[in-house]
Amino acid sequence: MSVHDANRLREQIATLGKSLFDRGLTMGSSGNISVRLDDGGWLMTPTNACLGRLDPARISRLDRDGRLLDGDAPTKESFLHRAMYDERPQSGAIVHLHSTHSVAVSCLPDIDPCDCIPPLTAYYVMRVGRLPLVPYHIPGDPALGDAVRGLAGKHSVVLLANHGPVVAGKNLEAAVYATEELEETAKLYLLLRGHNPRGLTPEQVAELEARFPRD
Ligand SMILES: O=C(CO)COP(=O)(O)O
Ligand SMILES: [Zn+2]
Repeated sequence: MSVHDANRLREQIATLGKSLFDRGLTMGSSGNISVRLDDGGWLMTPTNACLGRLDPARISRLDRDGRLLDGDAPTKESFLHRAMYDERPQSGAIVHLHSTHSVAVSCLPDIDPCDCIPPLTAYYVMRVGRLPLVPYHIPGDPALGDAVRGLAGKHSVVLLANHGPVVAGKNLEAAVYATEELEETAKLYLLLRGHNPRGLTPEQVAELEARFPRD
C-alpha cells in the first residue's frame, strides 16, 4: 500500500469519525475505529481520542503483530479489533461505538443473547443479521478478544453487554453503514417494545439473505 493510500485511509477515519460523533452516535472519547492495511498491519484510533476531533497524522499504525509503528498509543480495545480481524479475513474495517439505543438494548435483562434484536426491517437483515451478546467485560480487557473470537467467524456484528456494538465491514464505509443501521433498528426495537410488533417472517429473512448476502 502506498503512502498516498494510507494517508487517504487516515483522512477517511477522521472524516467518518467526525460524522458519527457529530450525529451523537458516540460521546466524549468513547468508541474506536480501525482499518486493515495491505501489509497485515492496521490503522487504529488512539486511546482517549474523541472521534469528532481526530488528527489523521496521530492515528496509530500497528504492524501485523500489534506493535506500534507510528502515531499515538492505540485504543485499549486493540485486542478486541485484532481478534475480530483474525476470525474475519474478509473484513477490512471495524467500528466500535457507545451508541445510545444499542447500548440500551445491551442492558436489557430479557433479550435473547444469541439474537438481541428481531429482524424488524429488510436493511437490518441485510447489514447486521443475527446479533449475539458478548458477556460483560471491563473495557480494554484482553479477555474480551477471546470472548468475541468464538462469535466473529459467523457474525460481523456483536453487542458487548452494558457497553456497545462492535461492527466489522469489508471496508470502513460498509462498517459505518452497518453501525448506523444497527443503531436505528435498536431505536425501533425500543419504540416498539410492548406493542407486539410484526417482524419479518423466516421466509422473508431467508429471501433477503439469498438476494443480499452479507460478507
Ligand atoms: O470505547 C472505548 C473503550 O471501550 C474507548 O476506548 P479507547 O479510548 O481506548 O479507544
Ligand atoms: Zn467502548
